[in-house]
Amino acid sequence: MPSVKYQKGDMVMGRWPGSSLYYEVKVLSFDTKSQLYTVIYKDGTELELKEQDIKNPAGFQTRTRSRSRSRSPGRRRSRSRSPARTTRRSSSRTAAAVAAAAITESAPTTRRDARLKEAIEVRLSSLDQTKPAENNSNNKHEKKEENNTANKVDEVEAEPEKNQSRYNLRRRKDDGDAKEAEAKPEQLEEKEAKPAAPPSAATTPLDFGGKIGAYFWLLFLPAWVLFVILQVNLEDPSLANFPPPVPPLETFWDGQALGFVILWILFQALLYILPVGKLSEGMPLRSGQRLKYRTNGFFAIVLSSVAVAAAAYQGVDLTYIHSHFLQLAVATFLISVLLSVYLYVRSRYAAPEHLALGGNSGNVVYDFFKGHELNPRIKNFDLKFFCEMRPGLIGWCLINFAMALAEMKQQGLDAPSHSMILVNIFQLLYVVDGLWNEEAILTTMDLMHDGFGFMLAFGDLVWVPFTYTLQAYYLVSHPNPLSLPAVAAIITLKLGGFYIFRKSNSEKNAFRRNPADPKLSHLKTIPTATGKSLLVSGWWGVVRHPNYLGDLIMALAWSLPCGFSHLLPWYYMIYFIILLVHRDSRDMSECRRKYGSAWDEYCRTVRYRIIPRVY
Ligand SMILES: NC(=O)c1ccc[n+]([C@@H]2O[C@H](COP(=O)([O-])OP(=O)(O)OC[C@H]3O[C@@H](n4cnc5c(N)ncnc54)[C@H](OP(=O)(O)O)[C@@H]3O)[C@@H](O)[C@H]2O)c1
Ligand SMILES: CC(C)CCC[C@@H](C)[C@H]1CC[C@H]2C3=C(CC[C@]12C)[C@@]1(C)CC[C@H](O)C(C)(C)[C@@H]1CC3
Repeated sequence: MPSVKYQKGDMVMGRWPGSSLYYEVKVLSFDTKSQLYTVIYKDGTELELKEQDIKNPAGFQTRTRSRSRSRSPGRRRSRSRSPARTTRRSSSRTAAAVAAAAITESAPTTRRDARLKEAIEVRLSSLDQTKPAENNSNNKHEKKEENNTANKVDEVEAEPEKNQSRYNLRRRKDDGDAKEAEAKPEQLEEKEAKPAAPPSAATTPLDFGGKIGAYFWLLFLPAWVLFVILQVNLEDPSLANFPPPVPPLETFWDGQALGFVILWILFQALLYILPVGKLSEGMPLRSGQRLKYRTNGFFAIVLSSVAVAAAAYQGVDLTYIHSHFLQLAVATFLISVLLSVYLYVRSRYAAPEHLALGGNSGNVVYDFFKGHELNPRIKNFDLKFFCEMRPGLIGWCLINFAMALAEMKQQGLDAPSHSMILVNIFQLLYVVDGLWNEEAILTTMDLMHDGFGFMLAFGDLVWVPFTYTLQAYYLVSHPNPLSLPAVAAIITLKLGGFYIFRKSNSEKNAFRRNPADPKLSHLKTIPTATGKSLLVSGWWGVVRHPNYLGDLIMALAWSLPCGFSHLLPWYYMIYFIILLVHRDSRDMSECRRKYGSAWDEYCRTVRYRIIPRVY
């Protein structure tokens, strides 16, 4: 490895992923393509680290001052567990377990600390990943009872990180322009101030085609929405009509449409802040904090339906939504851009513990697109959660309903067509289910890992309501009569997809919230070095993303009612395959980074990603 900073065999200090702790590791290799070093910890755990997570040992020192201060009896048991002082006993532990042990070395001062320590001690005896042979076959994976021990850690899972940050002398580089953490003893720490990485240094590989990709997506996504909206109105919406006839500029803008969009968002915001419904806890953040979310989405859609029905009853013509679709989309786009600018600016001033790991490339366009702040909030009002679950999602159903009315008006029908009814009911079921199980969104990638920037703001506010409604929009002027057997077959397909989608999402959500849930005790799991386990049987043992499989089957059932005359109503299906394949690969790399060899073990056991025996 001639041109790389660290050479094979070098003993260096490697940061434990997701924490501020550094341990002595040996460099095994360097992959020029991924720019990652494979390192091995003293306990035998191999991980891939970025150069910025590796430091020269000369910059560290061990402080031992507080050791003598400990009064905890438990502490005496864990004294020799720091990886810096790895003993033969500890050499059979995972690095995470060792990391956890390092944390237990400081005397627990609060009840929570004591609870944490207790959990960690349990984990120390339960996790051992250095014996891969034990994990080689499915039936050798830990059964639930064993997993429960690790799971106890899950309940306080982020708390080790909270503690870690307390013991960290100097802020993490990816913590951006953070204030210095309180100096605490008992941890390896950097000796002297080193030139810190610029606050903008990227901490995760750039996604979406990197900086150039961000420019592309910023232009392409709005252009695509415009394209499909202009296409769907044509009698023959086919790619042969590219570019579609562009209407005069003034038709894009309608002040009244903007007013309606603002009213809709404010109405949804009002419903969101009403003190009705459950206050759910989000997953632990890196800081150990758990945010609270008002999960009253079902209540919001019920009240919205009542309000829409009342408006229709009062003579409000909802087909306005169909006739002003373009103007409504443009107005919403404007709002999403303004929101994204606000999000970008505030992310520059956000406290480091509030930032996502990505979205800090230093390139304004990329960071604007990707988003950097994890959970931007105005007081308790969570902007990301609100945008993802309310105006766009409920707006999607409102638009579909308006399209059904427009179809009746345009086709002179007394009732919507079968195809329109299917599309409306299927998608309503999807949204209502999402809102009913709103808490489950808190364990998804977007909420847990992604920063809130243009991609999600635009996706939630514009992309979802103005492109997910294309099937209904298409049916307004492109009727597609369905036979009863076809209706029955499509309904069966939808229910099948829905079953897989719901069961798998609920299974993972229940497991992540309470790994000791007795209802899940039959499931096999793989422990990981972070203390979290991975489900390896049940739905998550069939494929690695069973929820995507169910979602894709449902997407098929949404397009089928539109027939095969045009590609446009199949747009969602095609887009969705691309989106989910990309999300799957993003998630794979993220999980590999987090879980290391345990993730590889999971992938070896569950070989297919989304479709059994196919992909
Ligand atoms: N309609 C749409 O436009 C649309 C778009 C995207 C997604 N979706 C749907 O939204 C839902 C959420 O999707 P998502 O992309 O956020 O992904 P997800 O599958 O809900 O979440 C992935 C996370 O689950 C955890 N995980 C992975 N494998 C596991 C295992 N074996 N055991 C336990 N935990 C495991 C990992 O996080 P931790 O280990 O850190 O917990 C992983 O990062 C899905 O149903 C998807 O179909 C819909
Ligand atoms: C191309 C970009 C503009 C991509 C934008 C992606 C977003 C539109 C999606 C990312 C995660 C998605 C998601 C839902 C809607 C679409 C996204 C926000 C979701 C809220 C739909 C209802 C489901 O029941 C759900 C709650 C599981 C789901 C969560 C993820």
